[in-house]
Amino acid sequence: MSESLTGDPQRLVELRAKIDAIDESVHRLLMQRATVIDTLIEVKGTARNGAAFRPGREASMMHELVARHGGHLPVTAVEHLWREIISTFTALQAPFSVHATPMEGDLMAAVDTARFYFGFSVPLLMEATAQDVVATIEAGGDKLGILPLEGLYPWWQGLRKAQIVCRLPFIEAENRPAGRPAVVIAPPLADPVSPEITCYRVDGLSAMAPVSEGLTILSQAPYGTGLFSALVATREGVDAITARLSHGLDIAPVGGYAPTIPYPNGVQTASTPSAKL
Ligand SMILES: O=C(O)C(=O)C[C@]1(C(=O)O)C=C[C@@H](O)C=C1
Repeated sequence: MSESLTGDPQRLVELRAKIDAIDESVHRLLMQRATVIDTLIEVKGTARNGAAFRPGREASMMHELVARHGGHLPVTAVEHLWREIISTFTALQAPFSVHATPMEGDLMAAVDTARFYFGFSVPLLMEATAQDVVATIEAGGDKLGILPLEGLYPWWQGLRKAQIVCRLPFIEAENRPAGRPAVVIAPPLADPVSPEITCYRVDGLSAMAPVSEGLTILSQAPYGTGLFSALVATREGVDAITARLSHGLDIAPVGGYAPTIPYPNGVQTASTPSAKL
C-alpha cells in the first residue's frame, strides 16, 4: 500500500462511495434477475413437482463461474453467493425442502453442506439416517436429499424413483468450505437431461471394489452375508463395470451428474491473499 494514502480520510470516503455504488448495482441487478421469475414459472410450468430444479443448467453455470473467476475473491465465496441466488430462485418458482443427515455423525458438516449449496431460503430438515433421507425423497414431493459418500451403509440400494442428480462439492479444491463428499438425490425431475456421468448401484460384489480406470467408486459398503455394494460412477456403460469388476453382478442405473470442476490453484482464503494477484 502506498504511504501517501495511509490515513487519508478523504480517500476512504471515496473508496466507500465506490463500494456503495457497486453494491447498489449488484442489488439492482439481483432485483432485475428476480423479474424473470414470473415468466420462468409460466414457461416451465412449475405447478408440478420437481418442475423448477435444473441440475444440469446449474452445473454449467458453475463451470462458467469458475472459468471467468479471477482477482481477490476466493472462488468458493462467489460459488456460495451464487448457490444462495440459484436456490432462492428455484424456491421462488416452486417451494422445496432439503433433507440431510449427519455426515459420519457430524451434524455441523451436514448443516454446512446443506446451507452452502441450498442457502437459507429453503427449509432444512435433518433426518436420523441416510436411509431416512432416501425414504423421504422416495415418497415424492418437492424435496431434495443430501447423502454423504462417507459411511458404511449402502443407502443407494434404496433408490427406486429417486435418483442422484448432482455431486458435491461442485468445485474440487483443497481445504474448501463445505467440502465433504456427497450427492444430491431428487424425485423424478420435470425436465430430465442425460448427465455426462452415470451412477450405478452395483450389488453382489464378493469383496470391496478395487480402483480401476474409468470407474469412480463413490462409496461402498457391506451388506447381507459377506457381500458388498458399490455406488459407481462412469462415463462408460454397464459393460465397463462388468469388465472391470466382475460378471454376474446386479447392476442398476441410479442417476448421474455433470463433471465436477477442478480448481488447481486451491482455495485462496480471505486471510491469505495470493501473491499472484
Ligand atoms: O434456468 C432455469 O431453469 C431457472 O429456473 C433459473 C435458475 C437460476 O436461478 O439461474 C434456477 C433454478 C434452476 O435449477 C436453474 C437455474
